[in-house]
Amino acid sequence: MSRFKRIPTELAGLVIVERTQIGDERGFFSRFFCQEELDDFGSTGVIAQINHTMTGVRGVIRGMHFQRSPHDEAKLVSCVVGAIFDVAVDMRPDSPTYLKWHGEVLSAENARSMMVPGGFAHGFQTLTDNCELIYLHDKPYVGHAEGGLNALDPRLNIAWPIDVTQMSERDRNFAFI
Ligand SMILES: Cc1cn([C@H]2C[C@H](O)[C@@H](COP(=O)(O)OP(=O)(O)O[C@H]3O[C@H](C)C(=O)[C@H](O)[C@H]3O)O2)c(=O)[nH]c1=O
Repeated sequence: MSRFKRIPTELAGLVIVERTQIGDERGFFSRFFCQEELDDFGSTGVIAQINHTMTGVRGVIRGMHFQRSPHDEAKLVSCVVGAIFDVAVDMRPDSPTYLKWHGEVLSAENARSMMVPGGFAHGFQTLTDNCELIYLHDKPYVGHAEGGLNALDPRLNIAWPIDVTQMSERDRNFAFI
């Protein structure tokens, strides 16, 4: 029995992964990651780094971040507490969906993750207070290779679902395209 349901999106390579929860009277058991089943996880297929973030307030935007090649990592993004509107922007210059974005609600309740390949910028808006995210990366963090798009750039026209409450100074200062 597959422990994951894969839901393709309109951006080639960007996939939603829904975890199967095996429930009983105590609660549920779910497999969070499986190299065998998610064998196309990024170019390297391995987990190089796992990150955990907490964002306290509803309406916060983090992103849109990416790492430049050759550090352009794939990341499996999961919201394990609360709910977020998760967004990836296609930055592959030859892609027919270049600069197009896909948004998806990820939550502890819907057990959905977003598999973001290299070549995409990623960000999210919190829909609840106290959102916690777990990221699985197939390449390590390389600070000097980091770049960003402005989450409020009219060229991207991302339809953030609620009023923005907070952004880091760095995120606010990313240049428009
Ligand atoms: C990404 C990263 C950051 N850091 C350090 C750098 C800063 O001193 C501190 C906070 O970093 P930042 O403000 O970039 O954190 P976020 O805004 O949550 O960034 C993340 O959020 C967006 C939505 C993402 O998709 C990326 O996973 C990541 O860029 O952690 C590390 O030490 N390791 C890391 O892998």
